[in-house]
Amino acid sequence: METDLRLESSLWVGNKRYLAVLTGWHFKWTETDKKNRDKKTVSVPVAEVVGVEEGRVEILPRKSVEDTDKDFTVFYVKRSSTRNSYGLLWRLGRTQFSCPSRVLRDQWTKQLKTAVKTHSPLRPHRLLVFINPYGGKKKGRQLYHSLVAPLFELADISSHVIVTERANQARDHLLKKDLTGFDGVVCVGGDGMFSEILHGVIGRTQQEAGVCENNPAVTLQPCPLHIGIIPAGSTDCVCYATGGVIDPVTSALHIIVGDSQPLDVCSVHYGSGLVRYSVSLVGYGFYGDVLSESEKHRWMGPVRYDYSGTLVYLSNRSYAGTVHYLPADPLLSSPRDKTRCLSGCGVCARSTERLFPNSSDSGSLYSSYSGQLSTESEGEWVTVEGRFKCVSLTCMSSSCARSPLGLSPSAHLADGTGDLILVWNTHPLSFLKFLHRHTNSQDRFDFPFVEVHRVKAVRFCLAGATEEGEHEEFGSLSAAADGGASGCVDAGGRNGSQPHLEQMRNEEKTVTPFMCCLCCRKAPDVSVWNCDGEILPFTNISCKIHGQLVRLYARGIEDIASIRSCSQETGDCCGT
Ligand SMILES: Nc1ncnc2c1ncn2[C@@H]1O[C@H](COP(=O)(O)OP(=O)(O)OP(=O)(O)O)[C@@H](O)[C@H]1O
Repeated sequence: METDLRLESSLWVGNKRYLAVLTGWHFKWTETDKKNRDKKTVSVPVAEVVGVEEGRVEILPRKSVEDTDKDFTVFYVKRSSTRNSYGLLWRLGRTQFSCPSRVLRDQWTKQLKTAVKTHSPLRPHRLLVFINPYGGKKKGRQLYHSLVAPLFELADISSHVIVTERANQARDHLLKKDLTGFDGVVCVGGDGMFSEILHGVIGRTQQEAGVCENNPAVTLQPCPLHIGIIPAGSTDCVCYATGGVIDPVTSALHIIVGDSQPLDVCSVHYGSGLVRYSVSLVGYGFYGDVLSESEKHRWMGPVRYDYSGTLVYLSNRSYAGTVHYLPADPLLSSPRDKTRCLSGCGVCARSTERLFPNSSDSGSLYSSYSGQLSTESEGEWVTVEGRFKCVSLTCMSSSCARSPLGLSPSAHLADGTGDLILVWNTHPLSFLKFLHRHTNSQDRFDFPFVEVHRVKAVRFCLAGATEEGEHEEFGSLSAAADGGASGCVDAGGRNGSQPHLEQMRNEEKTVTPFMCCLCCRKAPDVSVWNCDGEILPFTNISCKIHGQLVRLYARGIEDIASIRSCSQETGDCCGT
């Protein structure tokens, strides 16, 4: 869409003269006094302009304004790569322009501001910010106020900040309080804090839509509130896996420009109740044991995961169980197709059309999804029974700084599927090789004892449990497609994100044997489920992937090669 927002004039940057042009999607400036081959053009997409200010302005490390008549300052996104991360860092670029007259200066600032509004309709105006002051290195509050708040102010975003005083405060606020006027929710914290906000946002949306979250067969309503993640935890896996970097300034800039990355969410159920939502890992066996062991050594800090991982590995456990899974369409994609889900991913884009077939512009207006969700045919369940080192389900690559390609490198963020990884019982050294491949780029699935399947749903039960019993417990996914949603949310607005856990826990206690400690040598028969870093109190669970249930202020991992080929040159940078 080309608009008539065109403006062209000579401008000065320092003591050099430039020809500046604003045309539709781009603002460009080219040095005019140079010979043709030396001329450099700086081109900034209007959608990546962060702010336009009159005068000579600086924002970071602190704000300073020189209020001159003929000057204006443009702030925009500037990219740089980093050795430690997979994606690109975003920094605040800044160029100060001087005009021959005040009239022209006012014309430039007005046109640029209008262009930004026209080309970035999803930019937030009002945000609800939750800061966990105890996440990670306990620097969330300081980091928000020094690095993020000045950028929000520059971009004219007003924010209501809540520093949490207890766990689950953010979730409860989102479930119960008035959220009118907020465009999005910002999480300053780690994966645990993100999970709280995820539960709050999903729960609130279902409450308002009258949809029951407990029934695994029900189609959940996509959430209109975007979630932004300012990483301030100890692992920040969700931030890394959705953007390729863990960096507060990068995250803040993605929020400001109104990026919108849909994300699949897995709902985990026990019997007729919702247990939790997950976006990264639902893992039984090794990953469950490591989490359970590490909980006993919290005092060690992050080192507890290495310590517990070593202990659990040495205990060489495996667990019997039956896994049922509903395969996704193999013609669409495969976990072994060696592709990566990058910004603008084609597989995810085609999935949007498949998941929301009646939406004319599914990428823009969430509310237009209402009642237009596709009812795909269920397909045939597959059953696998045996002894496993681990059973893992992930709806994203689950990459993190320690495992840059993650659990499933070709998993997609928003294709409505998850990857089920079955690691059969094997020799400890072979299992060690499998684990080691998560730290490098070798194919972690290229082992005879590893299977990976792209799936839409999974059920797990302990060895010996009957299929009939299970069907009674989980029901059929299709059974409630026509009526499962009705009457499940009571008038008091009970949120399904706090399911009947107590009651279900008591039921489950009768089947979950005592988890032995590692030193007592008797290997336990049953492991626990690790659901995004939380231990689940149930073993026989069912999981369903909900395609594009939430949206993040993110744009996926930018492909460094394709960004370089655009040869974006930028002006001076005032990033941190
Ligand atoms: N004020 C608070 N006091 C205690 N716990 C809190 C508070 N606010 C949030 N929490 C809880 O703290 C838990 C951990 O927080 P968070 O995820 O931010 O940090 P982390 O555990 O260091 O990082 P990561 O999850 O990335 O490893 C979350 O589950 C959240 O519910």
